[in-house]
Amino acid sequence: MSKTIRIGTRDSELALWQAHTVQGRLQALGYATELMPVKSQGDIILDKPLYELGITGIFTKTLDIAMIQGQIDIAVHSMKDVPTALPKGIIQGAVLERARTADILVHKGLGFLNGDGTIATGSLRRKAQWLHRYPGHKVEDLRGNVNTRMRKLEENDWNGAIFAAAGLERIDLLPENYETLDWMVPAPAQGAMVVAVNEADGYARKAVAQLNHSDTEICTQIEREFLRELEGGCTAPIGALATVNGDQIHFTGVLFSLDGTQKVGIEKQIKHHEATGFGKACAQEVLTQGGKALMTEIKKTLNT
Ligand SMILES: NCc1[nH]cc(CCC(=O)O)c1CC(=O)O
Repeated sequence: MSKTIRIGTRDSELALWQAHTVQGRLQALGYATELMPVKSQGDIILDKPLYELGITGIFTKTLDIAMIQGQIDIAVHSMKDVPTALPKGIIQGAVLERARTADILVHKGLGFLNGDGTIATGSLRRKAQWLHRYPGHKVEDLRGNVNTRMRKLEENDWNGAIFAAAGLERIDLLPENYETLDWMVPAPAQGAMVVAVNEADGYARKAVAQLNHSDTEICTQIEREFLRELEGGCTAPIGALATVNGDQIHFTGVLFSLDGTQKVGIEKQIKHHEATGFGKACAQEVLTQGGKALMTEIKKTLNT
């Protein structure tokens, strides 16, 4: 059987770039495809911080529903926006080879780093890590897709704003005035794209499986396992990064208090073939080393 694979995507410039990339890869393999852009709630509601909306998977939900209703066959997501538990009937069909994982600061001069300053980000993870390093600074909320956030940075008197390097690079929006934040631990799966597939669709599953990049799959699996084990359904300042180095995998995981004053971190190296369950074990170690109390405090604050 052959058919046209319908690719669901959000309609932001970054999402469309990512969907086009998957479309190109499938077409190169000989598959017929069609793009179906959909607006997600995460893109429509811009006046509230994400964590206040109280919905997990706000960027992916609309596409999940479209897939379950049979309007699309596959969906392309930034993997870090995808909840760690996928909806029933939807599976992870492929993880594409990862781009840069780093967070970057787009700035208007770096003099403020040694004094007072204000930066903008909508991410609890970025905010906590920034305040941990620069306790005297202010952090303003910043929402919207990367194009909107870049425009807001220009319109406001903030000293800078934090972005994922991968997002800006993909749509050619990376300016000259940026600094790589190599000390900041990225979001689990940052820089990776995932293709979600209807579990019942054998044709699409087989097509998409050919796009999978094994090392990226393993690393993002570890990072997301770490996240899943720590957070239990709430949004917390959690960073995780696994990298392959020969036959070894290096892992860094962190959990911060919302104000950045407290941190529990872990750094470990294992053999490539020991990756199963590793993310979970790292999370359990963080939980016993003070992470449990931190998570309780975070949940209490975010639910009020
Ligand atoms: N939450 C928004 C989002 N989701 C994925 C990316 C960038 C691409 C990626 O990390 O894969 C971004 C923008 C950003 O964090 O600056």
